[in-house]
Amino acid sequence: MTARIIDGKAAAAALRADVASEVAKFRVATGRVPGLAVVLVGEDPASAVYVRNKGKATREAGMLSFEHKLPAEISEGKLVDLIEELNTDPAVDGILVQLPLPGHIDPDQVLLAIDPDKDVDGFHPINVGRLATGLNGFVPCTPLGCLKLLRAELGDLSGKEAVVIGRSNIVGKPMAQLLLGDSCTVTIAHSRTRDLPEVVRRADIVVAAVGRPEMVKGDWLKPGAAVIDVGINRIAGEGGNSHLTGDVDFTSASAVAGAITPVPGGVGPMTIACLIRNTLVSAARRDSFALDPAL
Ligand SMILES: NC(=O)C1=CN([C@@H]2O[C@H](COP(=O)(O)OP(=O)(O)OC[C@H]3O[C@@H](n4cnc5c(N)ncnc54)[C@H](OP(=O)(O)O)[C@@H]3O)[C@@H](O)[C@H]2O)C=CC1
Ligand SMILES: Nc1nc(=O)c2c([nH]1)NC[C@@H]1CN(c3ccc(C(=O)N[C@@H](CCC(=O)O)C(=O)O)cc3)C=[N+]21
Repeated sequence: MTARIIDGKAAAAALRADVASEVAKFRVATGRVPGLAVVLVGEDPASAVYVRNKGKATREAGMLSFEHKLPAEISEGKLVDLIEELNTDPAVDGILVQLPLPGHIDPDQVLLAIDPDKDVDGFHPINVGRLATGLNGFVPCTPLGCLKLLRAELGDLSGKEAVVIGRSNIVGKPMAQLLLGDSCTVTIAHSRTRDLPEVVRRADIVVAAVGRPEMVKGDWLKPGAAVIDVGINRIAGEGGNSHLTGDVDFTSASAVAGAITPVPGGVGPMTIACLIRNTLVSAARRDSFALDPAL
């Protein structure tokens, strides 16, 4: 079998176009423009690239992007002060603090400072709780993007065996909650899981969010499984070149899977599309504007 390639870039472009057309309607109806504030602390080059891409996508959707670049030495208190300003700024509908933060800053304290109703990353404990209890809140962008790709590929997910590899707060755990919400039977695997290949082999849906290049092999998969590769691993090559690879060994996996996301061009672009989607959702809630429920 040769797997269907799930084109995350195309799915992201379609979602971004849908967001842009709803933003245009929102602007006419409310007379205002949705805004996203992105906060970047320090000079990490990968983070700087992501922040630039997020700003570009925000503007292309017809929304305002407010970028706050802060020196790596900034104190936790000063960062929290900025967040509190953004919380009360009426032009700001969404706030994202790019992770990771420098070691002297406690990310939990920073995330707690964000107004949960502007928390478009869905990392605040209030939104984690809303997701876990089935209330309306913000869902983290990466797992939301994965869910949208899976629904588009498979239709109804009800009853499917899903294995999520990774239990981080930003990918693995919310991914498992979303799959449970769609009535999958969900297993969460992690570094202490015994015989991971055997656990993965029973899955109709595999989501790999580990951070280990090409760890998941084709012979771990049930033939026909849908494989979502969240991993973004930058591999240094010769002469200063580098390339990206996922957490799945694409060559062996695509010979067994039914469908698979590539890296790059899979989950990454959907993460950014879901971020601007969440920003529009926030603006719509704040102004009681009725959005297309399919978004
Ligand atoms: N495409 C996108 O938009 C995004 C991509 N990413 C990428 O996704 C990957 C995961 O990110 P993130 O969740 O933040 O990473 P974390 O490092 O926070 O979590 C990794 C998880 O993988 C588990 N793990 C590590 N080694 C193994 C192993 N050998 N077998 C089984 N499980 C293992 C860890 O287990 P334990 O808990 O036991 O330590 C942990 O739960 C990274 O490559 C990251 O770059 C992340 C965010 C967005
Ligand atoms: N508060 C916060 N929210 C995040 O959502 C967040 C974060 N911090 N910190 C870092 C991770 C990582 N992340 C990615 C977003 C887009 C791509 C992406 O677009 N990737 C392209 C390739 C880009 C490239 O070439 O580097 C692709 O996979 O095709 C990847 C990774 C969001 N994150």
